[in-house]
Amino acid sequence: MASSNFLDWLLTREPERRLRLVNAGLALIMMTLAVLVLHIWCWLGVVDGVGLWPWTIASIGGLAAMFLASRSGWTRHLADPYLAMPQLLYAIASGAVAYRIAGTGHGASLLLVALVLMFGTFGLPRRRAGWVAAYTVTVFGIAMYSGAVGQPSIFDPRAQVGYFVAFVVFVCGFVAANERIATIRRRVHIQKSALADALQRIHALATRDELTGLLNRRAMVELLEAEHQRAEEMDVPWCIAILDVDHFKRINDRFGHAAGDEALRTVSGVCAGMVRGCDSVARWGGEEFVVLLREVDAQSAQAAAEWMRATLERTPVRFDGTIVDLTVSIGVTAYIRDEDVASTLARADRALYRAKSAGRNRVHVG
Ligand SMILES: Nc1nc2c(ncn2[C@@H]2O[C@H](COP(=O)(O)OP(=O)(O)OP(=O)(O)O)[C@@H](O)[C@H]2O)c(=O)[nH]1
Repeated sequence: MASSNFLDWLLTREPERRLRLVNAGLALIMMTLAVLVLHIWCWLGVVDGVGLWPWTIASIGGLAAMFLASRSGWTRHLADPYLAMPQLLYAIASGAVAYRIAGTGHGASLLLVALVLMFGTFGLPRRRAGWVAAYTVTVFGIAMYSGAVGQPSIFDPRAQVGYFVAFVVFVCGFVAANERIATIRRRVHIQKSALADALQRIHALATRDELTGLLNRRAMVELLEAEHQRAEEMDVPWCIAILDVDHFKRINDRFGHAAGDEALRTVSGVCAGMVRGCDSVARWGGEEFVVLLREVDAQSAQAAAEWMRATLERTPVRFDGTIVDLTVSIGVTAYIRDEDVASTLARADRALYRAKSAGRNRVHVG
């Protein structure tokens, strides 16, 4: 428990920040282990120990300072606030120095730098990975050259040439592998967003009416069921208004089916524009629409329906240079506790039927 509190404090609880700080922490741990190996070698007599302590302090101290700088937030205004690139370059340089001071064990430093490259360049863009590779080859080339010139008995010059060539081949292969991984990641990313788009389209197809863009009947039934559930649990009122275009068949017959479609789009646009953000409008089928009015009583729902009816009466449908007038009849009902959605809908439907029978272009409450 105490250790998890300490880790939360050290690495924070913000997921993105924590991930970056964990990476920086791992780099520091790896460096500490490499330092430990060199000290054991020194103890075993493989390494003569010259420069070992300054290198130890510089290597661990440098990475620790960078960890603290990014953890404290000092670097948050930088383009690379977690100092990933400076840490990588620093660890590689430190590896090159280790190569030079590791005596007869210097070959192991190449393995350690392979580890650093593997972790540090994962996901780097192609150009940057190329620069890191060139930098790595350069600093290790300098270390090999300086070893061959300064201590030829330990750094056999011919072996250093062999090491250098093998190292260049390794780094080139590494960059190529990194590029392969980057390509696969890009492909996965593209497939992931294509899948998300497809899911969004499928969702729209399943819940939207194609002609008007309103919710379809299935989506409205789900909303009504959810509202019913909420009302049962929290005792909040809600109402349904069923709206039907009067003599719609005549509009189709007189002006054509396309004009009828335009009329349906106009009605849906007006209704959707008039309801509150918390209400929902759906095309129920044909020339019928259902409005779910949340948290209102029958009186307020009737007033809203009357306002809609009057607005639609005043709104002409423009189609192909002609103006089509239309009216609507609306049946309104308030949900009664303990009844099911089908019963509420049936009462609204009966109110609509009465509005039609009474001469159309009116609102009835049932
Ligand atoms: N243009 C068009 N017409 C549709 C669509 N869906 C249904 N209709 C037509 O809507 C008409 C509905 O007619 P009816 O049910 O007789 O009702 P009405 O003519 O509106 O008469 P009342 O409802 O009694 O006022 C039919 O002619 C259907 O073909 C559609 O998507 N586009």
